[in-house]
Amino acid sequence: MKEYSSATSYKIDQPSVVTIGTFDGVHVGHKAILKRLVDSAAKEGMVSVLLTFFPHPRMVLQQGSDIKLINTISEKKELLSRTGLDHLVVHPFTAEFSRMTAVEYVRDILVHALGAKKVIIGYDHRFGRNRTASINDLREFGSLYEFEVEEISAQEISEVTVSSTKIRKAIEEGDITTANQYLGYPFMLSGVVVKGKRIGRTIDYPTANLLIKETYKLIPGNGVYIVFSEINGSLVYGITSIGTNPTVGGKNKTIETYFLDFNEDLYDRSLRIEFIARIREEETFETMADLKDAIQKDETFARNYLKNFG
Ligand SMILES: Cc1cc2nc3c(=O)[nH]c(=O)nc-3n(C[C@H](O)[C@H](O)[C@H](O)COP(=O)(O)O)c2cc1C
Ligand SMILES: Nc1ncnc2c1ncn2[C@@H]1O[C@H](COP(=O)(O)OP(=O)(O)O)[C@@H](O)[C@H]1O
Repeated sequence: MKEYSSATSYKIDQPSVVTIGTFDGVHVGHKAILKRLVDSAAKEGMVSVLLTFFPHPRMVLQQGSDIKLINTISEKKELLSRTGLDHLVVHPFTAEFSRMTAVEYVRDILVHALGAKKVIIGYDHRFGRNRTASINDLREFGSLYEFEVEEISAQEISEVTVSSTKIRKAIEEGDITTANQYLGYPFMLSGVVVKGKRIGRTIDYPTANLLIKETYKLIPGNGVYIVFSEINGSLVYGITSIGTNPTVGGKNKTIETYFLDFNEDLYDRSLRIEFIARIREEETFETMADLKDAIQKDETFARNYLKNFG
């Protein structure tokens, strides 16, 4: 899969099948649509193109919008690269871009820049300034500019929407099992390991504190989870605490992972943790000894879980 940072930097002079959308989560429902795109392109001897926008239109159009997404843009790129898609165009969504009329958008972006000969699109897709144009308008533009429009049914769109809603809700509630089932892969957090309060090591549970720079990334609800990471090419399991660490008087939400059977400096390293299951809620303990006992129990729980399901 090749990536382009705007429609104008896409310079492939070949007829294409194009799909447009956010595809947040790249979940099972999205994959069915992407398979259709890729299969259709292969059948017609064309290239497959996904046109997506970044930042998310709502981040740009609704000032102060607190939209949270299942994937960061780089996670999405990686997930999409596994689908067989030929070209991913991440077009910058700006206030100026949002003011393009429907005809300008279709002519300049879809037809001239991307070479669309076929557009596969949801029955309810809307586009152009103030989202005034519909799939019927797109069909009319199609006869003018010689591309075909293939509609994704209401049922398929509703499956996609239901999945996205369920995944978001499940992640917020810490229900990783449900989220992973709809995603078709383990939910992940990616960031850099930063210094914390250095308390972890004093109770023999050093924790790598993950800083996620993308403030729009959806973070699972507070609690303790079983996770895994790839560190130096090896699979390492861990237990992650997400929360404010009330026992040590913390205020900010942190994401801290103790890796099992591991002892290495991780500061400043890029790290991705992938979620397997939830163990428990975050609690406030009376003493550090009680906290340490609880973490020991979490560790035992995780080791048993991994022995049975790993
Ligand atoms: C598996 C695990 C479970 C944890 N559970 C809780 C908890 O329930 N309540 C809490 O206040 N802190 C909990 N903590 C967080 C500790 O308070 C925190 O890791 C410790 O303060 C170390 O912080 P530091 O990395 O800044 O040194 C947990 C940490 C781990 C690794
Ligand atoms: N098994 C391990 N799991 C997590 N971090 C570890 C482990 N072993 C060593 N470390 C290192 O210890 C650091 C965490 O120690 P800790 O005392 O919790 O300090 P901090 O408060 O700065 O996170 C990690 O960032 C990592 O560099």
